[in-house]
Amino acid sequence: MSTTPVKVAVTGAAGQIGYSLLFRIASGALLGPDTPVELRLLEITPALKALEGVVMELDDCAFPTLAKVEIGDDPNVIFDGANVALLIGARPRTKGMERGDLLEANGAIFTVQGKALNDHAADDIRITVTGNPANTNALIAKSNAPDIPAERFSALTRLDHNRALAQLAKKTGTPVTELRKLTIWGNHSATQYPDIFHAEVAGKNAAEVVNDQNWLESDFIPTVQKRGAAIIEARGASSAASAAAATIDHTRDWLRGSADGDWLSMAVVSDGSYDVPEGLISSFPVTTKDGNWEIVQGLEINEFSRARIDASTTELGEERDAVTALNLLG
Ligand SMILES: NC(=O)c1ccc[n+]([C@@H]2O[C@H](COP(=O)([O-])OP(=O)(O)OC[C@H]3O[C@@H](n4cnc5c(N)ncnc54)[C@H](O)[C@@H]3O)[C@@H](O)[C@H]2O)c1
Ligand SMILES: O=C(O)C[C@H](O)C(=O)O
Repeated sequence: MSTTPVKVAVTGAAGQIGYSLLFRIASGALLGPDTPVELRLLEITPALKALEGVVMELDDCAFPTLAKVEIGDDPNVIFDGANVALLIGARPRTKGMERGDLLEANGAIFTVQGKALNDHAADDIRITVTGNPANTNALIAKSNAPDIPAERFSALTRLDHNRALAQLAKKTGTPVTELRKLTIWGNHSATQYPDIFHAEVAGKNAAEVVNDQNWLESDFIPTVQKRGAAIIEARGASSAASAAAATIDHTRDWLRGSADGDWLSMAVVSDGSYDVPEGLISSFPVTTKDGNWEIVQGLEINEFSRARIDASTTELGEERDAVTALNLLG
């Protein structure tokens, strides 16, 4: 085992997602079994007592990879020296809300945290935003952290990607291990576009294998787009264990690399690829290696896909305008 622990900061650590996430990170699911981890956990002051209880449980697991745990309510302290930051702490939506309704309530959190990351995180920091509305919160954090390279900020669309894989596996009667090259485009919202036109099912083109436009339009796409709301409706609370699993998948694959012959969906800063306006944090097909990502280039986008990508990136532009008006961009 190497000796220097990797410092992983987690915000909203006493929340629902935190309760699933921390134990998996501590057990090596993020960085592997040979890398010690120091957890640096941020909460608001009233939640610190509950967080102490979670830390007692972490202690009681005696995880060999857990080197140290620090908790606190000051991002300037908790982000000090952080190599990885998982920004989860934010209010979840409740029944009847869209994620964009949280912009005003949650946006301000990400100005403060962006500045604190800028001033205190380690030079190799990688940031994953899970708290909603995730894409625009990542944009806010990025714009308040001018010294951190823009490509170090990302937002989570891996949960949508995993949901789409599960739906495609069910439809085609194929294990998820046989599925490749699925893409979530755009915003982590009801406008996101899960794209199977380049995906493969056991090496064959997924759209051709499915060969069912009605299922694609009336079942697959809306099911993935509205899955978060369906879970809130059924559970009375937003997804937590699956969101924690996706946060780990996203960040692990970013740090440790995507599989050969496949790609991932990550919301990252647009360089104008696929006509997504430059500067928006939008979901793309990406490959990753050693903590860097690259947008997959050269995919042919048909008319059906074009309209849906445009609808979602238009929404992202509107969210950017809204947070600009709220003075949240640095
Ligand atoms: N991107 C995704 O795929 C995805 C999936 C599921 C949930 N989410 C979002 O993740 C967020 C967290 O969900 P949850 O179910 O864990 O919610 P939760 O309410 O159970 O926990 C959120 C925690 O964040 C803390 N918090 C609030 N403000 C904070 C701040 N300024 N600094 C640090 N901590 C702060 C709260 O005290 C609370 O403990 C929500 O915004 C939810 O919508 C995103
Ligand atoms: O839908 C939500 O509000 C929670 C989360 O973003 C999800 O997709 O499950």
